[in-house]
Amino acid sequence: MKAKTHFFKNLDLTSILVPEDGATFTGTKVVCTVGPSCQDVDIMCDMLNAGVVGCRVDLTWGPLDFHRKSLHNLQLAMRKSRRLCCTMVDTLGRELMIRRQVKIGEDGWPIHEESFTVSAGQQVIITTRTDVDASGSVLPITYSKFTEMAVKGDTVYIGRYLVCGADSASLYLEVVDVQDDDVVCVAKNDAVLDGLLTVFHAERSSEGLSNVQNDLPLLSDYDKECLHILAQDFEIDFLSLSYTRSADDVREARRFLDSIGMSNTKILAKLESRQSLLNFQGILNEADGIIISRGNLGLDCVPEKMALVQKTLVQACNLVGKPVLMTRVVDTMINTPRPTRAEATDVANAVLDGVDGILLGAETLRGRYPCETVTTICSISRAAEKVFDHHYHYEHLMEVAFDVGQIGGDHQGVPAESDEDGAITPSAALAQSEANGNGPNSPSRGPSFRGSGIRGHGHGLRRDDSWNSVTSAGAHHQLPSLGVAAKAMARFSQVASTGSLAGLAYGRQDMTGAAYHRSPYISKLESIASSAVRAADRVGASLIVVYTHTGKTAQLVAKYRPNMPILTLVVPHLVSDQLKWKLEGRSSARQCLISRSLLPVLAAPSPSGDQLLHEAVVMASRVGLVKPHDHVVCVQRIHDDFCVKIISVDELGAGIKRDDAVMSHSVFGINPNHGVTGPHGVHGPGYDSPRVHNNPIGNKFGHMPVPLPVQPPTFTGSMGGVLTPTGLNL
Ligand SMILES: Nc1ncnc2c1ncn2[C@@H]1O[C@H](COP(=O)(O)OP(=O)(O)O)[C@@H](O)[C@H]1O
Ligand SMILES: C=C(OP(=O)(O)O)C(=O)O
Repeated sequence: MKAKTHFFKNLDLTSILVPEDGATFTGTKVVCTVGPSCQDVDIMCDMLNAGVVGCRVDLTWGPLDFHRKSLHNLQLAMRKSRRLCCTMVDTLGRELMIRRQVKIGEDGWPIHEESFTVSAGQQVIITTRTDVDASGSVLPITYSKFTEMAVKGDTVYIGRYLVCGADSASLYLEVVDVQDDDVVCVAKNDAVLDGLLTVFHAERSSEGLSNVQNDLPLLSDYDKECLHILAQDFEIDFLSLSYTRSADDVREARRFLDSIGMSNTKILAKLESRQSLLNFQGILNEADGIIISRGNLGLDCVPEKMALVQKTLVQACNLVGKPVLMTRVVDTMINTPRPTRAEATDVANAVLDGVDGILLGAETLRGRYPCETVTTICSISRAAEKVFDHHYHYEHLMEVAFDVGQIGGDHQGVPAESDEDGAITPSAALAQSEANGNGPNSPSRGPSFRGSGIRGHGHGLRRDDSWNSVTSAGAHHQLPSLGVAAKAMARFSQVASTGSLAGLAYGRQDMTGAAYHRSPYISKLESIASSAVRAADRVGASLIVVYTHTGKTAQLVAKYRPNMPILTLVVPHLVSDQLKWKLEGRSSARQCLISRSLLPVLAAPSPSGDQLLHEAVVMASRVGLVKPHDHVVCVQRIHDDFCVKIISVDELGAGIKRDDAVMSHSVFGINPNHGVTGPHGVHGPGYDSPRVHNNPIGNKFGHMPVPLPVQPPTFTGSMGGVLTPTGLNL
């Protein structure tokens, strides 16, 4: 298979040395974690303007009142900045922590006054006793069964932000003995332990999963209580599900959210341990998106395979069109205004790998440069997006064409095996091919892969077999994305052709098996989505406009990673939360924000598609996404028919070119205070001129169009407001 090349066409060293001009849209999304560094409304506004599209509150890291204030401030900041932002709550879950004295500071954030200095070679005891205070030599742990988990030779990490390299505050410990309530360790490095301390118990086996896992619940009582309380006052768009181990975990979280009226909240499964990799396919099938929690994952995997783990996970998410976020990109920006070269390269590589977005943690939570961090990520991402190999990405997806609709969103677990036309779907084909022991695909057409290849060595093996059962005949029935991921791994030649995610985690390859069957079919929707991207590419369009209720169509378009922004018009629709019916659109719009290149705007339902489209073009022109004569590709469902159309921006950038427009309705005028205004009622972010009332008789063609005021030549992040057939209401 052809490798992704990321063509560096027309890039010479002179242009490479020039800083990124910021004159284009940033497709890669930035989600930040809110803490004392950025809770202030004005700082939040700056961050939204810099490109943040999502704010996460982390139940592990702060008290409920602080998070309530953060979410409240975010609402104020959204109103003030006129930017849309999604909300995310991160669970405490199965986190192990050190018990310490804590006070709550004036800003509502916990303060740990003491820090502990530990020297390499010294003894450190992790104890389950509850009657001791923490010190540099004795660290009481919150989990009462820790002594049952640890054995001599194990590695344990303790720190505030584990192994980030910026704090020198992570302690590496080797277990030398377990006595009653104490796990006796020896320190492997010097460290100063400060702040809230988490504990990570690394997998001891280099061949399989042999650690006993802690038996803490997926959602602690604290998580449940906080979610319940927060959901009463705030709309929570995403749950960031810590320590997801299996598809069952995702189902359990789904059931809980549904039970407290949070059916609209999507679940992003956090992969932070080797176990989550072993069960990745099931998790991917069940979750709405993935967070690659590289800090913890990096401690549980061999370093030499981390890059492959990252690339494989990203590729698998891309292939099924589910958003994937990545943590830990610019740790040093906690303390410095500039990333290291390695970090800058890391961000660019993540973008080239195909991530949807970056999830910032300590950088924005307690870092000194939260806004600079966001700006830096956006500039690096923009530069990388320019050389992203869109064509290769598209062709690769077409090769493994796959209907995301069959696996996403319905929380049923097992997708349909055939579609409405009765065509064979990948899952059916795969099962059949495997039942036959081979298939028309044959190893020469695709990689070898057997998902069930993990052999359970030792005790404590936790393996989610829900996605992959071995029948008595020995055939492996796999969900489609397993096959897709197998295909994805073909990218990594040696490892991938004989390995699996498990192989990557172990650092050895012990997999052989059935070959992936090339899909003979994609759904109508996916076909339309991919055609729109191809058309946009072929005509050199500067924008794709997608109408969507749920975000599904837009996500499918985003999956094909077009080279231009996707203005996503979210048309509200009726939903029931089992208690009442309501018009829903806002959360779908916010949830679109984390998918690469989606620029969602809430749209008012309108009887005529072209009025709204016209206003979409006007708005895009105002914020600098299109210019006169540019082409725009539009994807729309009209009743049961899907359509892709290509329109052009008029010569003034003030709407759809008349020849193309089925109807052009805008009313233009001159505002005496502010000079020229655009079509009445059209306001983009930062556009403060007073509103002019619409012409009551709907003057369609009677006024001379005038150019729109020129906007700053950059557009990063999101837009607020509701797009109506007469403009954007902020
Ligand atoms: N101009 C328009 N104004 C309002 N609604 C529109 C317009 N054009 C299309 N729509 C509607 O938008 C909706 C998009 O939803 P749908 O196709 O179900 O997307 P998804 O599956 O992504 O949620 C369709 O019902 C379509 O009829
Ligand atoms: C746990 C997280 O990330 P990491 O493992 O990368 O520190 C997080 O950001 O929630």
